Amino acid sequence: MDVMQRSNLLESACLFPPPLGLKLSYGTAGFRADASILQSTMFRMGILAALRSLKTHSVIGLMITASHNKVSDNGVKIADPCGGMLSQHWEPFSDQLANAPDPQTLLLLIVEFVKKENIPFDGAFTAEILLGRDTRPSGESLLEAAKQGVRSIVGAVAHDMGILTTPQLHWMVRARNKGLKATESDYFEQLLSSFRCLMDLIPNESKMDEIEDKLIVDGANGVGGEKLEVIKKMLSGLVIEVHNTGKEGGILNEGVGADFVQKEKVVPHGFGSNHAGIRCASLDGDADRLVYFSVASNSSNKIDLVDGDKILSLFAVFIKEQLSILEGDMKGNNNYKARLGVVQTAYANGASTDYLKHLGLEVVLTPTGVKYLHARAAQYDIGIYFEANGHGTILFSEHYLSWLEAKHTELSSISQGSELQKAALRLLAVSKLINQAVGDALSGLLLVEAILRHMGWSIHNWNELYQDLPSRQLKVKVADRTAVVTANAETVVMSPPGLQEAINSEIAKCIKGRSFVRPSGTEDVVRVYAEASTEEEADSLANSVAELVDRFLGVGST
Ligand SMILES: CC(=O)N[C@H]1[C@@H](OP(=O)(O)O)O[C@H](CO)[C@@H](O)[C@@H]1O
Ligand SMILES: [Mg+2]
Repeated sequence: MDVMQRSNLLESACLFPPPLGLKLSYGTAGFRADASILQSTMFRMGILAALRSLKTHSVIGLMITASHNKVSDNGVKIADPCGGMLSQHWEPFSDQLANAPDPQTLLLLIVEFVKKENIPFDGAFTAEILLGRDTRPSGESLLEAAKQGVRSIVGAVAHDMGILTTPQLHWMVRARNKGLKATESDYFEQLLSSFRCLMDLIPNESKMDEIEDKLIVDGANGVGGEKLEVIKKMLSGLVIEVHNTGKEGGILNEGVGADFVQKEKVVPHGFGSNHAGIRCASLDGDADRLVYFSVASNSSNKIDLVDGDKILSLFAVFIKEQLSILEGDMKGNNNYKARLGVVQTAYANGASTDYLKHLGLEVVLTPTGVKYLHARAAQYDIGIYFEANGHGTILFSEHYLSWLEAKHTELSSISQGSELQKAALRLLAVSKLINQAVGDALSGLLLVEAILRHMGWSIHNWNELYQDLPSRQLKVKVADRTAVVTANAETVVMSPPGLQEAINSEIAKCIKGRSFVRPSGTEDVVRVYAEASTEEEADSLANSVAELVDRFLGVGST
C-alpha cells in the first residue's frame, strides 16, 4: 500500500467516526444493530469488501439488510465470490475493522492485514463490489457510507444494484464470477424458465387439477413482496396474491413475516379466518426465508405451520423420486449413483429428522447459521439444507451437474420423452430454479409450487408427511451470553459447568423430551429450545430450562 492509498484511507475514515465504545460482532449473519449507529460499520465493510475483491480477484457483494429484525435496525452481510457467505477466515478481521476506535487504528489494522494476507495492491486487478439493500428507510444513507468505503481503496468500483432481496444479490455475485448474465431480469428469466420446465414435465396422471391455483403470500412489508409482484405477472398456472407488500402502510416485520409466523405460530397481519383452507406462505424481510401455513378453520388466529423442515422434506421426497427413476433403470454406459445428503440444525423438529432418516436419507446436524449448513451440504452431489425457520436451498455439485447434463444428452438421443430423460431434465431444472448461492424464498416458493402440482398434493397432504412434535422457543436475557459455550452442533452445553446436567434432568421428566440452549448470534440473548410429546410438556420444559439459564447466568450473575 503506497502513501497515496494510506492517506486516502485515513482521510475518508475521518468522515465516519464510530460511536463511542461501539462493539459489534459479525455474528451468525453479518453485523446488525440500530441503523443510527451503523455509518462507520458500513463504511468499513465497504473497505473490507474491496480488499476481499482484490484478494480473490473476483466480484464481491455487499448487502445492506437486517432481515427479520425491526425496521429501525439495519445491517450488512458480505457475499463471497461463489455467492455464499463471507469466508469465516475473514470474520475476525471484520470484527476488528468494525470495532477500531479511531482512523489511525483502522489504518494500522488494514496495513497489517494486507501484509498478512498478501493482498495485491499492484493495480493489476480492479476491485468490483455489487451493492444491494432492502426496503429499510435507513438503507439509502448507509449505502452511501458503504460506497465511500469501497472508493477509499484506490481504483475500486462500487455498483449500486438498487433494492434487492438478499438472495438476488448473492445470485448476481455468483453469476458475475462465472461469467454469466447477471442482471435482475436474468434472475427472473432463469427462475421463470426453469419453473415452466418443471410444470411442463408434470405427469399426466398427477391430480394437479384438484389443487387450488391460488397462493396467498405474506410479503413481510418488505422487498420480497415487491419482487413477487413482478414475478407473478409472468406466471401461468399459478395465481399469487401478495399481502403485506409494504405499500398498504404496514411496517416491515411488524406482526408479519416468516420469522413472526414461525416463532409465534399465529396468522400474520392481514390474514384471517376468511383465508381458512387456502395455501399461504410467508417471506422474511429480505426474502431469504420461506414458510408455508394454512389458517385454522375455527375463528382463532392459530395456523398450521409448514416450516423449513417440511419444505426440506418435500424437496427430499421429490429429489429422491427423480433419482430412483434415473438410477433404477440405468440405460447406456454412463451410470452413476448420486450421493444425496440432508443438513439440518438442532432446531429441526425431531419428527422431521426421524422422517428423513426413515426415508433412508443421510441426515447431519451443523451449528446454527447458513454458513455452516451450506458448507456441509456442498460436500454431497446433491445436498439439501434447511433451517427450521425456512432458510435453505438445494446444492448440486459441479461434478454431478456435468454428469447429469451428459446423461440427459445421452438419454435424449436414445429415449427422448422417456421417464428417465424426464427425471434428468427435472433435476436439471431444479438446479436452475433453486438458488445455488444461498437460500432464496422466491425460488424456493416456485419449487414448492411446482412439486405440489407434480405430486398432486394440497398443503394438507404435504403437512401430513409427518406430525411435528410440539415445540417451544424462548429467549433469556443474561449478563454475558458468550459465557454459554456449546459443542456437538450446539446440542450440549460445555460451560458454565453443571448447566447441561441440570438441563438433562429436566429433559428426563418428559416423554420424547429434547432441549438445548445456545447464545444467539444476532440478538443479545440466550435461546432456549424445547420439544416434547405434548404442548404442555414442551412449554413446561422450555420454561424450566429458561429458569436454569437465568439461575446460572441471569442478568444479576457474573
Ligand atoms: C433460532 C433461529 O431461528 N436462529 C436464526 C438467527 O440466528 P441466531 O444466532 O439464533 O440469532 O438468525 C440467523 C440469521 O438469519 C439464522 O440463520 C438463525 O437460524
Ligand atoms: Mg433473512
